[in-house]
Amino acid sequence: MKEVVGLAFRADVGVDLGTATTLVYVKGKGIVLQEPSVIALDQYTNKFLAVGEDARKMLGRTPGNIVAIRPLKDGVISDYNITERMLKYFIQKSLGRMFLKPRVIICVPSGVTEVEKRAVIEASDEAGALKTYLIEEPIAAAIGAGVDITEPNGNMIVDIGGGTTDVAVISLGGIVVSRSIKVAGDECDEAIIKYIRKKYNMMIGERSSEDLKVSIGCAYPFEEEKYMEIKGRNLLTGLPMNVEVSSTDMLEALREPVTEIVEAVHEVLERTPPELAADISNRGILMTGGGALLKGLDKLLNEKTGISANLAKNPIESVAIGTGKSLESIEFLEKSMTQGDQSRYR
Ligand SMILES: Nc1ncnc2c1ncn2[C@@H]1O[C@H](COP(=O)(O)OP(=O)(O)OP(=O)(O)O)[C@@H](O)[C@H]1O
Repeated sequence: MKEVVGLAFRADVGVDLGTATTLVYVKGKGIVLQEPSVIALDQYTNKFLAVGEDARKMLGRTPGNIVAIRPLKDGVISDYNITERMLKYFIQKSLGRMFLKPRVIICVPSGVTEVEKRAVIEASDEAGALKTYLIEEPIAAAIGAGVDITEPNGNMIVDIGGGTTDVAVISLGGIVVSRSIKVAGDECDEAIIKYIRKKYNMMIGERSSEDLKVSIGCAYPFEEEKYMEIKGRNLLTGLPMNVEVSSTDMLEALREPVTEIVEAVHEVLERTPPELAADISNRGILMTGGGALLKGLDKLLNEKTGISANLAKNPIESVAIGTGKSLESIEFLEKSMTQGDQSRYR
């Protein structure tokens, strides 16, 4: 519900403050912003030059005085001031000028420390929030993917973002078992850079590596080999060069990070109480997050666990949609917080 105060509006906002992408959900409107979590800054004047997509285009292409920064790493804030400024920009862009301080729900990976949680709350408060609540990413992802988390049924969510993979078993609205690892889409990009450097003596940038991953990257062999030509710098001559990379190269390159993700799923399954494990076996594993779009990951998970793995309908938006839906219960959250129930939120 939007509260009208004079000519200004009080809005409630849900933010998926991701390592790779930030999404903003405004109550009553849905997702209104989806931008890369990147800002470009003039180092001498400390002035913002670009934020979001415009700044992402500058990654790896900036002259000496300009830096393009991703202020979140591995799912948590690594540069506090920049995060605060970026968040402020995204919230203002989402709400327009005529807004009063919004109530904000932000999601965080399930394994974050109290200090990391505090940093998110402070950045959001400084960015103009009236009050900030936190929600754990797997809970938000499950709600966003349409799971009724209040049922006494076990659901397994594997949320693979840019910086973190959160594996969680949820039942009766809470997390029963979980594991958060700092291996996700970004690690896959780094693994590709390393592989291309070793095999082809060629240096490629972050963006080319992500392009390779999205286009021909796979966790399970394709029926038909795929190829992509990629440009980089020859490490021996220092000159530009082109190489044709295959999907088998990608399979090799991604073996390590993908194995770590599968092992995290295994480990959570081993710790899951038998009744809930039986539910998961019947319902399957639900995959969310952009990293879950890696081709063949569902097949691999199915092969390694014996449980079917299914991609959510909107994998990249699930967390933001879930965060947004939880805005519906913000009044309840406020009440429950004063009652001291701060285990799931904040
Ligand atoms: N089609 C695709 N195939 C493989 N990976 C993809 C695809 N589309 C996006 N990704 C990857 O998904 C990742 C970003 O996912 P997402 O937006 O869910 O993460 P995030 O919420 O920003 O990160 P985190 O939750 O770790 O903070 C990036 O590493 C991106 O390269």
